[in-house]
Amino acid sequence: MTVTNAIEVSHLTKKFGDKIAVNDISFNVKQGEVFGLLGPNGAGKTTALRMMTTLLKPNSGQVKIFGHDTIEEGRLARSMFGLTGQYASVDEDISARENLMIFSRLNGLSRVNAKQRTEELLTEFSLVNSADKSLKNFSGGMRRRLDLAVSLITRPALIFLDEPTTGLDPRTRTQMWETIRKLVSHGSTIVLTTQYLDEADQLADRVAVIDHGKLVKIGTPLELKQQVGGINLSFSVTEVQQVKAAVKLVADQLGTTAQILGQRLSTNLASIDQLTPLLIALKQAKIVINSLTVQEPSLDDVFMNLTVGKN
Ligand SMILES: Nc1ncnc2c1ncn2[C@@H]1O[C@H](COP(=O)(O)OP(=O)(O)OP(=O)(O)O)[C@@H](O)[C@H]1O
Repeated sequence: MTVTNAIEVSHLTKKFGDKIAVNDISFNVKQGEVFGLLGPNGAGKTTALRMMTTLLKPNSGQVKIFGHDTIEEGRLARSMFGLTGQYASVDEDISARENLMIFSRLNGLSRVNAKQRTEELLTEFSLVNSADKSLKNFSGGMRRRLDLAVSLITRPALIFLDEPTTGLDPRTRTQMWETIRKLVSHGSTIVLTTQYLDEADQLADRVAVIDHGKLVKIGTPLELKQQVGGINLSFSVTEVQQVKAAVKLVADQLGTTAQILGQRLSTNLASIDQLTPLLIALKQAKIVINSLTVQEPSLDDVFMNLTVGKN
């Protein structure tokens, strides 16, 4: 049987005392996809990730990694993924090269292989020039790159990234995104938690929105955005006496009621394909418009829509 799911999570639940941190969540992660876990602070993302990576035992439910149960076959399941947290695995007092050597040896590589893998990873993550500096002198971006490099020593097919760019400046974030994209292009499956909606939008093929321990929505960023509503179209009518005619034309063309603010009309498009016929119709009716904007909903809108008022 071919396993097409890298991860299968079913009815996963974790309680801390009376508090249900993760409440009966189920989803699958396909091989080769980037899967984002998104949610407000305290939603349960880290708890879910810790259960998926065998660091925490669920109260009930099950996680399978490439078909292997994380409880019954914990060792085997663990050998199939790399985990990158907030530099938990990296020792601060020694150099990047020494860190990679130590973790390579801990992962069972021979001295020769450990040395080779260390050099490969230093090159791959642009750390060659700083390889012998102690980590105390490393920037946040360099630490993250090293942390990721450590988790890739054994070339896992599945990588968990816990908030990979939290605290990084915009330039270093963009570099980290590039690194992650490169991993994906080599066929890795990635699960990442993030507080950044634009990060999920940039990287994730599918996103699970978690709120109060529950999975509230799952889908591609585009599907989630489409749920919030269509694309917003807004434009101004140059001649005030043509506003009424423009509203009627919008209603005829799109079947929507435009909102009017002065000479500015605002409405929703079901799809971007509706734009050209509308502009042609306006031109044919000799209605002159200006300052046209078309705006797709952002994941921010999705997030607000799904979680606001519930926290
Ligand atoms: N060890 C623990 N003991 C008691 N409560 C806990 C423990 N770990 C987490 N919680 C609680 O469970 C809930 C979910 O926490 P979790 O850390 O999974 O959220 P999160 O979505 O990762 O949040 P953040 O984005 O802030 O990291 C929170 O209310 C948290 O206080």
